[in-house]
Amino acid sequence: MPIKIAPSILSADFTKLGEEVKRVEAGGAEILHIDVMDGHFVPNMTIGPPVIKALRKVSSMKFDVHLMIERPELYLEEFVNAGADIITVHAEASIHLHRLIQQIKSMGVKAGLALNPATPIEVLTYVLQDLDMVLLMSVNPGFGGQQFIQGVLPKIVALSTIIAQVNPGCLIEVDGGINTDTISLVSRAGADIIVAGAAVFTKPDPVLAIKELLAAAE
Ligand SMILES: O=C(CO)[C@H](O)[C@H](O)COP(=O)(O)O
Repeated sequence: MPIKIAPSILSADFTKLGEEVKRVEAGGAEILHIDVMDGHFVPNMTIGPPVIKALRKVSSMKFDVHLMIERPELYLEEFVNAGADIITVHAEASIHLHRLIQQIKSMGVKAGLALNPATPIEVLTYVLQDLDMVLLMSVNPGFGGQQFIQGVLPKIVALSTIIAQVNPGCLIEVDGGINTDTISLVSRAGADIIVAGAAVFTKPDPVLAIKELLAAAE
């Protein structure tokens, strides 16, 4: 599968969010990355189900909802009802990961598991076969526009080897610090979906920015 860019609305202009989303969709983006932060799991707060529900009315992109929240199990149904297609929870946010992943899948959406930069991939050992996606953070979560952490590259390589053996359908998404310099590193390491926030939405032409990222990835 050719790599895909998932624009992250974290860096979009929130005063005209609907237009920003429609613009990248018209430009060919298929996946929209939506960062949900609760001020507890990460030191920042963003948006929740009502905003996702509003965006669902103006977009048919796949909504890739990244929950950077504590107790995600309490809110899954709300995010599904709001229009999420993929729900990604953090391995560090739950002591009942297996149950949480089954809960997501039972609601008819795809299940992703996110790992912070310092979290080893061994945490995936007994759940990888159940996942549709693993999200490897390449910054410490909480903010857009941070610098890419190079140390995540061997982690992507190692995970792609394991995925090929255990669950070849499972996608690797990489998130944080992606720009035209770092994207080729991540793509060569084995990422399938690459999240880009600042590198898309702070540019004068976000659609052109996505095209430039894709070109740089090759
Ligand atoms: O999850 C995130 C932050 O926690 C964002 O999706 C990520 O940081 C993307 O932003 P940028 O591309 O600007 O680094």
